Amino acid sequence: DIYKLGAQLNSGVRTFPFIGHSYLFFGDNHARMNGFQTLGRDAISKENGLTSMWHGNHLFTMIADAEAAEFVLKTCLEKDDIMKLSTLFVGNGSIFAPVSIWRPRRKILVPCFGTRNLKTFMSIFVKQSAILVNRIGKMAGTGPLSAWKYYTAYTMDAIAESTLGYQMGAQNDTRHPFLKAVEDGLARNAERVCQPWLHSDLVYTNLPIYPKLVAYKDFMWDFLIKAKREEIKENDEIQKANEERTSSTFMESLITISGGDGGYTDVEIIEELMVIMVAGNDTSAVGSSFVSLMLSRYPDVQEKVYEELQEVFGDSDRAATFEDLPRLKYLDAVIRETLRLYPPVPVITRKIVEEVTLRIKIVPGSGIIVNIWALHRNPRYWGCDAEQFRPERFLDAPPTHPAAFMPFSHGPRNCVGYQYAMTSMKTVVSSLLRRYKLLPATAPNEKGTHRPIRLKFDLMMKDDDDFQIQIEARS
Ligand code: HEM
Repeated sequence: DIYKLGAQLNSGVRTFPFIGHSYLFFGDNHARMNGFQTLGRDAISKENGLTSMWHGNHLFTMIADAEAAEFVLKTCLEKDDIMKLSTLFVGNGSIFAPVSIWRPRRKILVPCFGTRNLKTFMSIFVKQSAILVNRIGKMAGTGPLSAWKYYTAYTMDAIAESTLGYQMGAQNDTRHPFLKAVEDGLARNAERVCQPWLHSDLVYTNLPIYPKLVAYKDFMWDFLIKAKREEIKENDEIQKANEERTSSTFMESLITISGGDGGYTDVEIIEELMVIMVAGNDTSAVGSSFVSLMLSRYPDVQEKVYEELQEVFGDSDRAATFEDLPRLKYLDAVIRETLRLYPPVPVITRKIVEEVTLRIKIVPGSGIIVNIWALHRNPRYWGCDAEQFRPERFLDAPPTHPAAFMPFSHGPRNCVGYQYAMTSMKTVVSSLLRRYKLLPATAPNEKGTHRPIRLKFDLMMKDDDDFQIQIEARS
């Protein structure tokens, strides 16, 4: 049945015996993103928006169609077995867990991200944004810099403080070991996921990279356990002093909502904290970095954002509030348009447990890859200017299908941190733009076009050139 499905999907991209399409993922992280793009374009070219991806002998149906993606993401909740490989690095937290574990944990995660908590996190975003603006401002007029380096330290500090109440200080020391463990660990993990010959534990545990990855995981785990102990100590002291707390970290919310002492075990709490720290750090940093790259390349768009900021803040240097953010409608459209063309999570997976029909029968034993990168560029939903950066499209009309725009995925297993991420990105980008102009790292050619962005895939999609921009002070 699997081979029949493979034939029906009728890939336009060459396969080879034994390795299937895996040769597309040979080489570096840039080659891997290229592989997903090649297959994604093939899916777009098909009338049903589907194609095959043979990963060794495992068949995935790749989807670049919103209707098919919506159906699958609402009916198939189990992640493909390939994602289990990541548990070595991030443990058994909800993001990759089987449905039986994920469902009750999701019920506890959702209220942790409620508006009340978000509002209290706003003060963290504002404080950390001011540090970023101050740091990056020192580089004004000095030539190209990596926006990524600044944003990843900002998001790490913001997520550490909102998750644990811990002042990580990554913005003062960008080589913080936790940041290195997340970055390097994710990249090594992506190498394994993309190369089927590394899937076997027997092979992988004998490679020199294995102890390194385990060391990263152990370091992160120990760090979180230590943070938890400190927190509990702090809580005891607070109880003793009979003081009332004004804000709640993710850790406190997880402990309280799961039922206090009788709720989550230590291991369960650490697993969920690990998921929040890993899922919430790089993703938002990638989002803000792509937004900055786009603004540096589209000065007209940047001016419009600046005008909107002037309308809301005038010349005052007061900090942004939670209530200001809904007024930044054009900035919202710019972020959405950036996440459309450059979704930080470009592909997601599901496992077919029971047969589903997407015009053709998708059989158990196969997997699904929703190619968000391709779906977001499918002209059927985005028109013939799908490849163009045009934020106005989000102001003119809503997307033509509820699942045509899904950087945060879709359905019951979508991103629980969606509002947290949007709030954090809007705060930091608006804080920077109020003071500084973003310029491209290199001038465009005589036709006004910039060199194409080289993408890479390390489970997230990033700019291979480290998001280079320049900064200029606004007078
Ligand atoms: C631009 C920023 C972000 C993007 C593009 C993003 C994207 C995603 C995507 C695509 C998924 C779903 C994967 C799937 O369907 O298989 C996901 C899940 C998740 N995200 Fe995000 N995310 C972002 C920010 C955040 C932040 C800031 C947090 C936490 C503070 C977070 C926490 C999570 C969690 C916990 C899940 C797992 C949800 C579940 O399985 O029920 N994300 N994210």
